[in-house]
Amino acid sequence: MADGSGVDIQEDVPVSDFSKYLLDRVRQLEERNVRLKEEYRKIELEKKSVENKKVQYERENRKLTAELDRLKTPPLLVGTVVDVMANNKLVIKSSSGPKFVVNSSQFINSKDIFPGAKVALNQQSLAVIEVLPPVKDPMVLGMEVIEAPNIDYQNIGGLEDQINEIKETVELPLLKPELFEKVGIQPPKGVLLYGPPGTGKTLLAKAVAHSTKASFIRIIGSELVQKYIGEGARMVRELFELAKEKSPSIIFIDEIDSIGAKRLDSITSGDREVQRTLVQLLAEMDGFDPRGNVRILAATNRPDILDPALLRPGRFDRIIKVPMPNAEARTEILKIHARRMNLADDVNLKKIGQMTDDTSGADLSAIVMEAGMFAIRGNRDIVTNDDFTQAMQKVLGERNKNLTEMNMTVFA
Ligand SMILES: Nc1ncnc2c1ncn2[C@@H]1O[C@H](COP(=O)(O)OP(=O)(O)OP(=O)(O)O)[C@@H](O)[C@H]1O
Repeated sequence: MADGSGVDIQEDVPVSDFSKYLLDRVRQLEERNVRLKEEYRKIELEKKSVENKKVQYERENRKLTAELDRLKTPPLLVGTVVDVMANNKLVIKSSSGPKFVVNSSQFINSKDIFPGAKVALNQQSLAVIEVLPPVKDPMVLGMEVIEAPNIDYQNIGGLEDQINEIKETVELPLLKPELFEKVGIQPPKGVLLYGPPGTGKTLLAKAVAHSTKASFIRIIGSELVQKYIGEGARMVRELFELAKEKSPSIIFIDEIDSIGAKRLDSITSGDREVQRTLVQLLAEMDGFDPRGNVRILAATNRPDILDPALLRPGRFDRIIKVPMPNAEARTEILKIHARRMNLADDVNLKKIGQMTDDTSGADLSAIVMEAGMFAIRGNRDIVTNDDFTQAMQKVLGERNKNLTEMNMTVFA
């Protein structure tokens, strides 16, 4: 007879065998219990997996429905915010030209709306539906971005004092911010490098980016206002955003005098554009945390024409002079650029360094390169003193037209 558990009950068994029978029966029931538990566990697992799938399909369904709705909506117009007014009202410049006062959706975060922001507008009401992401392609923005450039301090001739100052003002706050915290001082916000063209200002900025493993982001002041007319302020904003995204990073604003010259009263539209760009730069610097991991460097050949607002504390408050190299530095620069060259015995870089008064690092580097070219033209892999003499004449031109005579004296 069956008892519903799947186990047969044996009747008419002798009493002596009864306990054995009961033990067997208990064992059978225990085994069955284990099997049922295992089945229960499997079914529970299956249930969970089905529930997960259900959630997944529901999510997919929501996504597809939203995508369908999005595709069904009419296209939006692109505009630029010109001014932000009260009560969610904005002045917008549409891409076709005219300006409009429009409403903005209450779901848009007011922080995302500022003059210059690109927005999508409803075709009929021109209400702002969404804020478009900023264009962050550095190429589009005309920025040079190098992740940890491969220039180190060893590539810089002379400039020991400048390197030390850069280490203290730019490198230390990036590598050991806690030092400033402990002492209770703010690191300088911005560092301005000034000096004649080709003296190594960009090299210094690249070298500090290298030593801190930071991204190097370079933007050229004159391009900001000439190449991207009307976009200067937006570019400055996006430069700082990009720097935050790529942090640790070094922002290097070359030719800052193009946007940071003293503000004059003459107001042409070009001046206004430059002023807007400068105002944006000042605003970015003011809102910038000097203890963060973005450092700002700028360079100019004309510190005398800079707007004093730029040099106020909390802006470019550390100024480093990068002078023309002296004879010793010139020799070092020549050695750096000629270190992979096969030099003939008659080449004396120290003497070349001494005779190239008033010559920048860039010109010295060009002299070395030209000397190499003269050797190549002469079908040689050894660079001679004569190659250097010709290279100096070529690079330094008229200024040193009597170099050959001097050379005869110096190398005699
Ligand atoms: N001190 C230096 N040591 C080694 N090379 C140098 C030095 N100064 C300049 N050079 C050489 O000159 C080139 C140009 O230098 P760099 O771009 O740093 O000058 P800069 O001061 O930024 O010039 P600019 O004001 O024109 O932007 C460098 O790539 C390097 O080859």
